[in-house]
Amino acid sequence: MEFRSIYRHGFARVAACTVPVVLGDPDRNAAVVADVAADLGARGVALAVFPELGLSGYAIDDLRQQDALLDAVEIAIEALAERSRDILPLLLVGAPLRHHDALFNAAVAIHRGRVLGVVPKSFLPNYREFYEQRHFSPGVGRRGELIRLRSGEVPFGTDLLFEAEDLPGFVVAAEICEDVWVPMPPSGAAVLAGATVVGNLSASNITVGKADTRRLLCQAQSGRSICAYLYAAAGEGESTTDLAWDGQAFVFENGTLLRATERFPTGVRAAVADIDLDLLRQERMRTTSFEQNRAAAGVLPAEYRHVRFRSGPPDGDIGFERRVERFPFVPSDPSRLEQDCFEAYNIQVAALVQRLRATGTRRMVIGISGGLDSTQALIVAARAADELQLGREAILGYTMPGFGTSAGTRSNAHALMDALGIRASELDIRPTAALMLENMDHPFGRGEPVYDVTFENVQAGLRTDYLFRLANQNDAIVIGTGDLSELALGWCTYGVGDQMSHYNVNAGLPKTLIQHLIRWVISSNRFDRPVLDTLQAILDTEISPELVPAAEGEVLQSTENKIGPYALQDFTLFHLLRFGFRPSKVAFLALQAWEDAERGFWPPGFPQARRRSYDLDEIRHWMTVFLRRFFQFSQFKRSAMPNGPKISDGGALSPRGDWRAPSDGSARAWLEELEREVPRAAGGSA
Ligand SMILES: Nc1ncnc2c1ncn2[C@@H]1O[C@H](COP(=O)(O)OP(=O)(O)OC[C@H]2O[C@@H]([n+]3cccc(C(=O)O)c3)[C@H](O)[C@@H]2O)[C@@H](O)[C@H]1O
Ligand SMILES: Nc1ncnc2c1ncn2[C@@H]1O[C@H](COP(=O)(O)OP(=O)(O)OP(=O)(O)O)[C@@H](O)[C@H]1O
Ligand SMILES: NC(=O)CC[C@H](N)C(=O)O
Repeated sequence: MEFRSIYRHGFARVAACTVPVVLGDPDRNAAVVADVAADLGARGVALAVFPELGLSGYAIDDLRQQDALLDAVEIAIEALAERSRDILPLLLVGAPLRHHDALFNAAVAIHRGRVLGVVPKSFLPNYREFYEQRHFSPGVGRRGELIRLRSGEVPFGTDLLFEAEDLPGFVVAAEICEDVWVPMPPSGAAVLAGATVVGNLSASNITVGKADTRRLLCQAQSGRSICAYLYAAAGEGESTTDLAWDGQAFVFENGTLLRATERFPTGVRAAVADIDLDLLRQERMRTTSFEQNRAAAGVLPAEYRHVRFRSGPPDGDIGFERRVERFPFVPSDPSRLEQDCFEAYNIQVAALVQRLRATGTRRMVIGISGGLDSTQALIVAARAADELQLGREAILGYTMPGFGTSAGTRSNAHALMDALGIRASELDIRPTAALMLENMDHPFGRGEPVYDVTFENVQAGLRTDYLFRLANQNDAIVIGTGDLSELALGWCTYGVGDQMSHYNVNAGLPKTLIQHLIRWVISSNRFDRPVLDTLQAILDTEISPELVPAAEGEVLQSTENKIGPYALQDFTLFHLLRFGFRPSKVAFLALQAWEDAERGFWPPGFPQARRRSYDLDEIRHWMTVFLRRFFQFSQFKRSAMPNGPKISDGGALSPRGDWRAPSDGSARAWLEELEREVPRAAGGSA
C-alpha cells in the first residue's frame, strides 16, 4: 500500500447516510441505496449505514404487516446484494423481516453479493408517538439463530459481529434506534465482545430539542464504549401524517464528533469520516477498566458469532477525511482553546497555591531569563501570590546574565519583573562561572573560545545553585520553569541545573501551549499594558538557551535548529505519549497536518508570518531526533524530576504518573520502524 493510503495506517473510511425514501417501494429504495453505496465505494468507504426500515419506509404503520410489501422487501434485499457484488462498502440497511411466526425490525448486513447476517432490534418503543410492539417482536435475547431469506439461510440474532479479515480491528455491530435510548444498549455488550464500530440505523422523528438528545446519547455511547458510533436517521420521504423528520447523520469516535450532515436535507447526505482503529485498540488496551468491565458483565467474545468478510480496501492515496490538529496541545477551535487556556492557567495557579499553603512558604524564588518558560512561571507565581494575598514582593526574581545573554532578553526580563511589581534583582554569574571554569582547568578559563557542554552547564548549574541558596536565605521555594517539551527531549541541565527545582509549575505544559498561553494572556488583557507589551516582545524572540555567546552579527544559539521545531516535536510527543502510535503513523498524521500551510486550521491568533509547512523529509528527520532523545537519552532526567501538576490530557512525563520508563532503554524499535515504513521522498513507497 502507498504511504499516503489511510488503510496503511490503521484508518477505515465509514459513512452514515440518510437518503430519500418512498413509502412502500422497496425496489426503488434499494436502488437508491445501491447507487449511494457505489458512489461511496468509489471514495474508498468500507462501511455505509442507512436508516431504520429504510427499504420499506419507517412510518408506514399497519402496512408493515402486508405480505406483498414484505415479499417486496425480501426481493429488494436480493437485488441489493446482487448490486453490491462489485462495491466496496459493507452495507447496513433497515428492513422489516419475517422470521418464524413473528416480524422483526432488522438491520441487514450485505457485502459483495452476500447477505452476511440479520440483526433484529432489541428494544421496541411503544410509548407516546411510537407503536412498534403492535407490529414487531423484540430481538433481545435472540441469539444463535438462522433466518431464511430468498437466497438461503443466514445468521440471525443480536450476537452477530461483522469482521473484516483484511482490516485489523474493523469489527462492526449493528443496533437500531431505540436500542441506544435504554440504560444498557446492545452495543454495550457487543463492544465488550470486540466490536469497534457500531452502526445505528434510526428513524427518529424530530421534535424541538431532540437532535441534542440524540447527539448526547451517541457521543456518550462512543465515549464509554471506546468505539466509532455511526448514527443514520431517516429524513426526506418519511410519512408526515403526524410527524416530521430531519435526517440527522453523524459519526462519533471515542466521544468525539468526527463528521455530521446538515439536517432537514433534500436528497442524499452522507457523513463520511476516517475512523482510527489503532486509536480505539490502544485506548481500550490502556483503559484497563474496559476489560474489567467485560469480565464483570460476563460478556464472552466466544459467545458472539464473528461473520468474516474480505473488505478489499483501495491501496492508493484517497485523501484524508479527518481533521488533524497542527498543534495537538493547542486546539484550533476558538471556544475549545479558550477553555483549555483558562484551565491550563488555573491548574498551574491552583497547584502552586496548594503547595505554598501546605508548606507554609510565603516566598518564591525564580530565575527570570526573558524567555518563554520563566515568563509563564512568573505569571503563574504572580497570580498565586495575589490569591494568597502575599503581595507581589513575595516573589524574588533574579535575572542572571551569563556569557550568552543578549541585551534583548535581559531588558525583557527587567521590564517583566518591573511591570509585575515583584522584587527584582540582577546577579551576574560570569565572574563565578569564569572562576569555576578556571579552577576546572577548562580552556575557557585560559581565555580560549571553547563553548562545549561543560561551558554551557557550568552556567545553567551556577544559576540553579544560586537560586537554591537564595531560597534558603529567604525562606522561599525555587519555582521550576522547564516545560513538557524540554522534558521530552532532555533539553535541560541535569541535577545541578534547570532540571531541578522545589516545585515546577511548567512540567505539564508543552512549549506550543506555553506560547499560546502567553498569547492568550495578552489577548484577554489579564495584566496592565506594560506587562502585555513585554509579553509580546518575549513571544517575538527566537527560542534559545543563550548559553553560548553569539559573535558579532551572528544568529544566536537557536534551540529549534538543534532539537527540532517544537511544532513537530510536540506533535510527535502527543501521539506517542497519548496513543502509543507507530512512528510511521505519526509521520503520516504530521504530513496531513503540516504539509500545506494553507490547508486546515490554525489556532486563533497564531501569527500569519509564522504559518509554515513541513515536508515528509523534514518530518522524518526531526522525528529521528525526537525518538533518539525521548526513548534513549532523556529518561534519566525525567526519572528524577520535581513535583508539578499534570495539565494536558495529552499526558505528562512524571515518573510517578503518566510515563514510567527505563533510564537505560533503547530507541531501536522506533527508529527501525521509521526507517522501514517512511519513504524518503514524499509520495514514494518505503
Ligand atoms: N541514562 C543515564 N543515566 C545516568 N546518567 C546519564 C544517563 N545518560 C547520560 N547521563 C549523564 O548525564 C550527562 C548529560 O546530561 P546533562 O549534564 O544534563 O547535559 P546534556 O544533556 O549533555 O546537556 C544539557 C543540554 O541542555 C541544553 N539546555 C540546558 C539548559 C537549559 C536549556 C533550555 O533551553 O531550556 C537547554 C544545553 O544547551 C545542553 O545542550 C551525561 O554527560 C552523563 O554524564
Ligand atoms: N539569564 C538568566 N537569568 C535568570 N535565569 C535564567 C537565565 N537564563 C536561564 N535562566 C533560568 O534557567 C531556565 C532555563 O533557561 P532557558 O533559557 O532555557 O529557559 P527560558 O528562557 O525561560 O525559556 P525558553 O527555554 O523558552 O527560552 C529559565 O527558565 C530560567 O529560570
Ligand atoms: N425508531 C425509534 O426507535 C425511535 C425511538 C427513539 N426513542 C426516538 O425518540 O427517536
